[in-house]
Amino acid sequence: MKDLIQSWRHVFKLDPDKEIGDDTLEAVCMSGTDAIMVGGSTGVTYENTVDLLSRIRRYELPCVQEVSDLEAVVPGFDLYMVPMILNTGDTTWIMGRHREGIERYGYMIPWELIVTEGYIVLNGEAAVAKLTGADVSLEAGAVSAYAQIADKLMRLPILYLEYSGTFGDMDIVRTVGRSLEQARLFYGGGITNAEQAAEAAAAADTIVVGNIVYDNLEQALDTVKAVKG
Ligand SMILES: CC(C)=CCC/C(C)=C/CC/C(C)=C/CC/C(C)=C/CC/C(C)=C/CC/C(C)=C/CC/C(C)=C/COP(=O)(O)OP(=O)(O)O
Ligand SMILES: O=P(O)(O)OC[C@@H](O)CO
Ligand SMILES: [Mg+2]
Repeated sequence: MKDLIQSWRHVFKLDPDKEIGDDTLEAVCMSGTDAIMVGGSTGVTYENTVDLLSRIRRYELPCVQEVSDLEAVVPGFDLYMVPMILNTGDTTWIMGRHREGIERYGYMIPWELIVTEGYIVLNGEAAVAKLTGADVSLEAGAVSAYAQIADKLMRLPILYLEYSGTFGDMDIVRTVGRSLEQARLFYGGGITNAEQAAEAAAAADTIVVGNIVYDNLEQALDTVKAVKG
């Protein structure tokens, strides 16, 4: 099941804390994207996550939960993506919540469905940067060093460059891409049109498209065509 991610080039990230109509959800799920990731950094609850999962399950594509809050973990997803924030000094977001999760769920954890993401958070304005106290003032060399910790020391399956809310520095994305041996490079942040999607997809293995779904559906759908043809 974990191998599922290896073929993903384009993923939509839907936020349970945001309203999405049935027609928009259908267009997103039938767009040809490789998967839907369900998650957000704030306002995610068990109830709004169950609701969104059950609506996405009308369609056949893979649906994974990106776990941000233990209260909102919902059984029934295809995979559980667990972020570890690499560029924070606050161990809560590296191992703290994770320790709590393992203590709480114990033998119920479906380890065969858990995929760890080494996150590097790079937009200081994003909710996730504020929440986690991420150090966003990093040069390319430092970002690449964090990426190699995830890839070569920790052997994580995913390195996620997170610019949520703004289109990132593609030179940094390319530099990180060259430094990875085995981790799959996910890029997310500020992709709002086909050109940005194509550029990001040339630099990363998988691109994640979020906010534009809620702001401009047509442009969001164009990002799929740009990557998947
Ligand atoms: C029964 C069952 C299925 C159990 C499985 C439970 C499970 C997964 C167990 C494993 C144990 C474990 C390791 C648990 C970890 C739990 C946990 C809460 C970890 C913390 C994760 C973390 C670092 C969260 C911080 C926030 C974050 C990185 C969220 C990810 C999503 C994200 C970056 C959204 C972007 O935010 P957005 O809202 O778009 O931001 P803007 O507002 O700026 O747009
Ligand atoms: O919402 P946007 O800016 O597209 O970012 C996507 C994703 O990386 C958020 O975690
Ligand atoms: Mg968002």
